[in-house]
Amino acid sequence: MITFEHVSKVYPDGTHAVHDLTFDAPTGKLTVLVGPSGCGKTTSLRMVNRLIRPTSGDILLDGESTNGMDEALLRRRIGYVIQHAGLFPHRTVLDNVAATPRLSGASKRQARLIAGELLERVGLPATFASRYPWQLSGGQQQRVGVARALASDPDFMLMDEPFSAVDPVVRSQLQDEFLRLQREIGKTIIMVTHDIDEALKLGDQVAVLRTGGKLAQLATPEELLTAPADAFVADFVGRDRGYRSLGFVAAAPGLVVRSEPSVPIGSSVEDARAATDDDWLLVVDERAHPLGWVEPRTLRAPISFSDLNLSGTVAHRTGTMRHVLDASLSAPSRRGVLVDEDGALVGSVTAAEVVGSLAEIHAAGVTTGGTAS
Ligand SMILES: Nc1ncnc2c1ncn2[C@@H]1O[C@H](COP(=O)(O)OP(=O)(O)OP(=O)(O)O)[C@@H](O)[C@H]1O
Repeated sequence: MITFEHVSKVYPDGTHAVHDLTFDAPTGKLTVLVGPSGCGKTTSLRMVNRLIRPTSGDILLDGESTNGMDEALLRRRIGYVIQHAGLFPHRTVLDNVAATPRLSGASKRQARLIAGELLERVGLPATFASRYPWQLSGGQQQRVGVARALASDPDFMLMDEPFSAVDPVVRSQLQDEFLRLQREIGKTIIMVTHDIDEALKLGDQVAVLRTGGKLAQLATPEELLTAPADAFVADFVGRDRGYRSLGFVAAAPGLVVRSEPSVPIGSSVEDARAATDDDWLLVVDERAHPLGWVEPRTLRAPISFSDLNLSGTVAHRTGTMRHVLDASLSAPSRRGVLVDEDGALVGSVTAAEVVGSLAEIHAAGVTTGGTAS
């Protein structure tokens, strides 16, 4: 556990960057610090590994004060990942990662073995080991940065905007990969971001800071969405929080799923028209996995991939209400397609049915059970 006890930081020019910050970052959990620019997130993070010294208060690691700890030893216990990865430009990828275990006394051979395993773990093929950082994309560099921070197998990790320097698609992939990795390694992590969506997606708990480094609210993502502490938090979390909170509500067992007519890709015009009276017909592959929608009336030849309307999303039967509602709103038929664990068609629901089932959930006072999306 990382414990902040009444921590404040006033810079020499008189700037009050952090004010009386008190919270716990529990063992094995990811705590996200989020807030507007200049609210003291980075200052708070860097006080943990004492790159910045608190003006007053104390930060404890598993109950032990960091005040007076040997700083080199302290930093070896804490992995540190920063934006743009901060890699050594003149060392290969493998040696960038191996540098950390070398510092802890591992032989060159041992260190490279550890580094090789970690690169694989963060999803980098072995062929990247001999490259230099400038030969990697931003997302790949970030993976190396994570591997390097993990290389001394620290109990604690600090991550400062680790995914913000890459484009949104890569960022989302890195976030997903990191969540998977954290489920395996269970480190005690504090991560800083200015992106509330990232905070809600990744955090086991989220600390919202306001300017001046004051804690506005510390809560689970679901609590932040459903019960923001005040107008500042409500505004920061955003106006569509009602919809986003559905990402934490499991698809209701009471949701009535209707069977959805479908035909396999390659079906004839006649078969397509015979399958439904509706304007839209679902097309599946040979394993009954949904592929897209067609309008039987406009077909002139057997259904091919170029006929498909691909705009609808697909929801897992065991997913969240947000996924189910999104599927129903995004499909051209306005019927949301549900699939089973293998991705095979189960049936469909309309947005009105989803909303009706939400009303029942609220009436029953049940709010939780799903996973963040
Ligand atoms: N060395 C310094 N000397 C004086 N003031 C500083 C120093 N470093 C940071 N500050 C100020 O302290 C406040 C908090 O800065 P900090 O970098 O911790 O904020 P942040 O929340 O991480 O911001 P951002 O999201 O923009 O990175 C800001 O007002 C900043 O200008």
